[in-house]
Amino acid sequence: METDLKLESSLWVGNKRYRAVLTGWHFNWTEVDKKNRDNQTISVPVAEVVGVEEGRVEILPQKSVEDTDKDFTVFYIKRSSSGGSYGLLWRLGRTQFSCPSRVLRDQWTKHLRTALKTHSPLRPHRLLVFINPFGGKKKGRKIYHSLVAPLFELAGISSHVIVTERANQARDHLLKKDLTGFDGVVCVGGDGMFSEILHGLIGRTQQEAGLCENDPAVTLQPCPLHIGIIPAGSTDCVCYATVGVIDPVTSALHIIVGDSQPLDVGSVHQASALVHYSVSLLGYGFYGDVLAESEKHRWMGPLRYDYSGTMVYLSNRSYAGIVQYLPADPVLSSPRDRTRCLSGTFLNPASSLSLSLSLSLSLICPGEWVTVEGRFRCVSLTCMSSSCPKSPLGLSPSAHLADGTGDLILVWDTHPLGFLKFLYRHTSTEDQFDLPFVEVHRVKAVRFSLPSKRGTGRDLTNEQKTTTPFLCGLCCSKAPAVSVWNCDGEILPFTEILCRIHGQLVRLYARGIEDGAAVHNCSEENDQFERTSFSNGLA
Ligand SMILES: Nc1ncnc2c1ncn2[C@@H]1O[C@H](COP(=O)(O)OP(=O)(O)OP(=O)(O)O)[C@@H](O)[C@H]1O
Ligand SMILES: CCCCCCCCCCCCC/C=C/[C@@H](O)[C@H](CO)NC(C)=O
Ligand SMILES: [Ca+2]
Repeated sequence: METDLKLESSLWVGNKRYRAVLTGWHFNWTEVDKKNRDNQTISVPVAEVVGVEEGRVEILPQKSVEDTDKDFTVFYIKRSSSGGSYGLLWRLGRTQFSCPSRVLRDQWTKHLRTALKTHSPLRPHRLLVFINPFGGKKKGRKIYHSLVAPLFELAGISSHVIVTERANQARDHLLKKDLTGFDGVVCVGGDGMFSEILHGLIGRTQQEAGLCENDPAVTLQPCPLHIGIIPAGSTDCVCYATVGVIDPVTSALHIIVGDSQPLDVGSVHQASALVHYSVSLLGYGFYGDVLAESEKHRWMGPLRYDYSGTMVYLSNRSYAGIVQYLPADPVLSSPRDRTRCLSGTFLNPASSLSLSLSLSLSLICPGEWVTVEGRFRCVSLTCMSSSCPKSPLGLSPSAHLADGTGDLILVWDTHPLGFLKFLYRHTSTEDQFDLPFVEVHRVKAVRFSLPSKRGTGRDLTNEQKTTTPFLCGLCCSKAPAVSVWNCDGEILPFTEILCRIHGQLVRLYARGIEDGAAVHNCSEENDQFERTSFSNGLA
């Protein structure tokens, strides 16, 4: 029986008979068996079907095809909990169906493929892939070719793959080369590689729109191409904060189904020039020092961040500075409202028009900006939560990926143990902002400058104002007067900067962190089906 995209018939999985129904949005199959009194149905949203193949097909670990003319195989997304992480792991589910006739088999494959096209319009057909062969544990090529490429092939995605030979090759390619025909750009690497893609795509889009990136008051054009991240770096913070797990297969599947997650981006300026874009961390003081220190110990690999974090903590530094910020509308949201930016929860981005206006107005009427001055352990700005395995809730747990604002975290100078408490709270669910020396503000723009004379402090004694190391012998060199800015893992060559947040400037192939509880049933159904399949020796 068949109407439009609807199709219904009996199908066999092994020696069990199922009633299968394609309704357009869902593909369901229910065992026709007296024992299945609860009528348990396996339901796969059409949008989560990865591919449909004739015959009895297997993809992983190797492709094998048994070309029988009454069978077809459906590949789809299966969720499982990820253990330590907040998000869910996605895996490739597979079911091999048998039909009573070849005609019916062809009807099923045709209908399923048509439903896929109709209900997943954002699926990419052609991707430009950049692999950094030196990122992280240097496994980028292997990760792509063994785990990702077979999935892209199954989903009918053609990819043009470039293994980079130098830093900034991907950025330069995106700025200059022909990108016609590509739906998206995928980077296989870490946050540094993502940043290259970000700069290339934003720059290219503004060039083509005739917009000047240097002017912080200009409303930038959102990028038309999506970005996919296959995590293969030492730090994969952007992937973690937008997908919820660091897992190449999960990320590849998000790309295949054409997920679309807008992302806020900060543009960092010095005088009248663009210096860098930032999504995860623009940090002065502690995070800048950790990055600068870690660069000296690259040979340690990812461990260099732990080592440098300890050394910088022990050096007990704070820095004088003037921070000015343009607050976001407090009625819309607050960084302490204890909400979490989960998949499917959208906040409207702050209006770009009103932001441009306030930036321009601020030149003549600086009243809207709030100014604070003193000594800081760190000044951090993040456009999103910046959750990562070390800090599963992130630098700012209630920050939103695409609301057009950033969270400014000011940690005033304090005792070493107080600062340790602040750092430690990043690793737990305890509120890191509930400390007397910490402030957090939801903002649209931030300015940082150095005070004309050093030594300003806020409620600190003269003794506290000194920045000598509290553990002698480890780090007794004289503390520097200024720190550096860590901008998404790059050291900026300027201290006095302005950062403006641009709402939803780029889109990732991601959907934000899925609420495990909300999709639990689907997972259970799949598990139940897996058990059925195993008992038939099929899976
Ligand atoms: N072929 C290459 N040779 C050297 N550097 C490269 C190459 N391709 C990309 N890069 C640069 O390597 C830097 C780090 O890459 P990536 O983020 O993938 O790995 P990572 O190990 O997480 O990095 P990090 O060392 O910053 O933690 C990026 O900034 C990128 O510009
Ligand atoms: C006593 C325990 C201390 C633990 C402190 C944990 C704090 C973790 C906070 C991590 C925030 C990460 C923000 C993201 C930064 C990235 O942009 C950047 C580039 O990858 N990474 C780094 C390390 O600079
Ligand atoms: Ca944001």
